[in-house]
Amino acid sequence: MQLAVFGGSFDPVHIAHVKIVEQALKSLEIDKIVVVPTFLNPFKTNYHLEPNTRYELLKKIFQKNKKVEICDFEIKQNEAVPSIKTVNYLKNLYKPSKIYLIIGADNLKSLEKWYKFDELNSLVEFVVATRDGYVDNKIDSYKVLNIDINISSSKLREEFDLNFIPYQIKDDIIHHIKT
Ligand SMILES: Nc1ncnc2c1ncn2[C@@H]1O[C@H](COP(=O)(O)OP(=O)(O)OP(=O)(O)O)[C@@H](O)[C@H]1O
Ligand SMILES: O=C(O)c1ccc[n+]([C@@H]2O[C@H](COP(=O)([O-])O)[C@@H](O)[C@H]2O)c1
Repeated sequence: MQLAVFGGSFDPVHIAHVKIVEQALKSLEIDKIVVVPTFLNPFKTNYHLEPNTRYELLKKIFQKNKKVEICDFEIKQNEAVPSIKTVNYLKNLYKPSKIYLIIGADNLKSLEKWYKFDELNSLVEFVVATRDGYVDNKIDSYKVLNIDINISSSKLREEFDLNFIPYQIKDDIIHHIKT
């Protein structure tokens, strides 16, 4: 089987994340996409929504799609988890013949600084989602998902706009903002 892995902070999850999953299912020959919310990105120092909340919101969005699995491996570690650890865990679990690892174009500039990058690079094929404001010539050497939605979780935390929140979780997000 062929697998795609899409890790992220999803703090909160927004419509560009959903489009990435949809595009991956359309354009990569995969049997399953595993979405992995971080406990904490190894390059970040804090999060906003609790890890379990971010996990539950993802589950609510994708619950009807049998090809999408939300994985709680990283949030259960209670610490920042490098992607290679997650990839190895999923490799053992599914024994896929191929693993795509999806990242946004903003991650290209620091990709080689990821933990054990060379080893990770030998285990997966990176796929890059295009992102407004992040032009990088390196993108030409990757499979690309065209996303083109100008939104980020940090912008959403600063200027809350429900238009960028997936419809399945609008009420939950309103609730989390009020509490
Ligand atoms: N609008 C977007 N277009 C393309 N890729 C995106 C977009 N938003 C997020 N991604 C990618 O999806 C993955 C998960 O993103 P993440 O949860 O960090 O959201 P974010 O919007 O980048 O958050 P933040 O603003 O806090 O960095 C990352 O690889 C990121 O590059
Ligand atoms: O493995 C690493 O060293 C590493 C360093 C930085 C980021 N990552 C992963 O990149 C993914 C995207 O992170 P983020 O915070 O931009 O959504 C997420 O799965 C992180 O764990 C992984």
